[in-house]
Amino acid sequence: MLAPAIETARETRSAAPVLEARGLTLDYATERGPVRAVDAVDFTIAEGERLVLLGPSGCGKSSILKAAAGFLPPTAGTLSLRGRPINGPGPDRIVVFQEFDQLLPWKTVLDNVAFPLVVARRKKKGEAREIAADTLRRVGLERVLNSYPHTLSGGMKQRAAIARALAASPDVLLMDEPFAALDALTRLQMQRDLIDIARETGLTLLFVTHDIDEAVLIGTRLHLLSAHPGRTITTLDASAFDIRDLGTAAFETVSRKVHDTLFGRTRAAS
Ligand SMILES: Nc1ncnc2c1ncn2[C@@H]1O[C@H](COP(=O)(O)OP(=O)(O)OP(=O)(O)O)[C@@H](O)[C@H]1O
Repeated sequence: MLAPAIETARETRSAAPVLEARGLTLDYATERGPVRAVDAVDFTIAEGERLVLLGPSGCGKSSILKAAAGFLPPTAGTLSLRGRPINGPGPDRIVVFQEFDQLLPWKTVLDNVAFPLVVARRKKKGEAREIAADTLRRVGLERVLNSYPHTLSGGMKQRAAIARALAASPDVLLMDEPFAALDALTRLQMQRDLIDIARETGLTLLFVTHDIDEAVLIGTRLHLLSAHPGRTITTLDASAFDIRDLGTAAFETVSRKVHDTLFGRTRAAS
């Protein structure tokens, strides 16, 4: 049984779903035949929710994100955005990865953020640059608008990548371990900032991590997956936990119980 604190649901399901997976099954074609990455997974993300996919290495978290981005079609089941099946990439979904090289090296930070607004959102250059500058200010990068990516720290590059995604106002932001390559202090700061920005803007987020503490911090809900091939174990409400709860007894209890749920199942499945 999980602690009551994480089971007590702040019901957000009344809002229309932004992203919905029903019986989502994902395979990769390999020389030896299909490899099943994810098996009949169900989840729903409502407007303004932050759903974290959490599970052991190889359980298919990144594959679900790839499918949501439109790069991996379902073998069975459906994955839909605002009720329409996803059948390719689109500007309504933006992905932020863990790699620091997501920015175009020949463009300034400002132009990196403005460029997709011109190309994908058909904004005029001046307006795109205004939106870009505003968003970069929001993530604390006002001092490096005219710098080139190679002059930034890893954390600043991730902030710029997040700003680029936010500026495009996607229906859902897709993040694949975006802070995994950062040092612990920068990571904590970025987690704090992401939560603040999400609250301010009502961001809808699908976030992948294998870090339990990060999942409890970032997620309003956690979707726990079994070991390969990933199947839904359970979905937990984590909206009661905040960055201020980090290190408290309640937080530790929940983290431990999430760990036991994941690894108990992993051992049972193998
Ligand atoms: N291009 C591919 N071709 C064949 N199999 C793949 C491919 N990409 C991933 N897989 C397999 O699909 C399964 C799920 O991989 P995925 O990367 O989605 O897992 P993950 O949960 O994100 O793992 P991690 O936490 O280690 O990043 C794994 O067994 C993996 O080996």
